[in-house]
Amino acid sequence: MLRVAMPNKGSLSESAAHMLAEAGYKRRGEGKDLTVLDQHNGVEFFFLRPKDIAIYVGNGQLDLGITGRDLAADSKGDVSELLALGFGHSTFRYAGPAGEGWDVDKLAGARIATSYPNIVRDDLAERGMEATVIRLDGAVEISIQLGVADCIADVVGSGRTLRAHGLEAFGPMLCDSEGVLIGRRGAETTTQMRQLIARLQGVVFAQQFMMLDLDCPKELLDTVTEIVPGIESPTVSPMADPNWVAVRSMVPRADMNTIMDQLSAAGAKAILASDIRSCRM
Ligand SMILES: Nc1ncnc2c1ncn2[C@@H]1O[C@H](COP(=O)(O)OP(=O)(O)OP(=O)(O)O)[C@@H](O)[C@H]1O
Ligand SMILES: O=P(O)(O)OC[C@H]1O[C@H](OP(=O)(O)OP(=O)(O)O)[C@H](O)[C@@H]1O
Ligand SMILES: [Mg+2]
Repeated sequence: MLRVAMPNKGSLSESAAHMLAEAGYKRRGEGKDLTVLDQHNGVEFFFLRPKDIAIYVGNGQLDLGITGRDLAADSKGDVSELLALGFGHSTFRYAGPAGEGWDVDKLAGARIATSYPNIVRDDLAERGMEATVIRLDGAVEISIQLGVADCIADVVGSGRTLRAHGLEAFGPMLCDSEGVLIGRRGAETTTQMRQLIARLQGVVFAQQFMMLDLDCPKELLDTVTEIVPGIESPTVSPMADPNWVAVRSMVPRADMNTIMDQLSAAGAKAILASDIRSCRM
């Protein structure tokens, strides 16, 4: 039985649960169950605090886990990243009261509040600087006005929380994070693990691409193929009208509208975009 750790709450939990369900695994019920047995797929899921997941996986009690790249780094768990999952994007930044000319090279001696002390300590060590790292569990942005810290290092999503507290980020990001699937560093990848990774990869891939269908006059086919080259090459099918063909191709979701504009301008008709639920490439 494969043992997999899932975030039980927080920013990553809903997306992680959704992704596993899309990949065909059993969902946790409405309650607060800490384990779910998916007999059909031979997997037992453990719902744990996202912060703890890399510890369990790094110690080998659990085979795989979904957590944040920043949380895994801060935990110092002995894990490696098997797959980036494309949700829960955030950056991890230093921030201080706006307009005070903050500079990462002048952090020596500062009091820095954070929920991710190891990421901060590692960064300071790399810069050869000594500062006081104050570990807080959350609501870090308020610590400056309460006099506990001079500046902070925290997760930045939209940036709304920083702005609301009169803070500005400074210096390069310490971590560019998203939800990730992790395994124990150096562990053998079993057939069961490979299957779960492939299924998740299929969902990640499906979320990043869309399927595009269109009709075009035969003489436009070269132009259309250049616009939608697909992964291998587009599927071209005959239509009842011998002068026309139907084309089917996968395109990156982020470029969808630009591509549709280009196809339309080139003379393609009946351009349809649809979601892909899952795939194996
Ligand atoms: N806007 C965001 N705020 C906080 N974490 C975010 C955000 N966007 C993505 N994340 C990611 O979610 C993970 C943090 O999740 P975690 O559950 O520990 O904290 P949380 O979402 O702040 O929940 P809580 O602190 O209420 O338990 C990190 O990997 C972080 O990068
Ligand atoms: O850039 P934003 O989109 O505003 O998001 C970032 C904020 O969200 C998180 O806090 P959360 O709400 O989880 O509270 P916490 O600090 O208690 O963890 C994080 O710690 C930041 O404070
Ligand atoms: Mg939080």
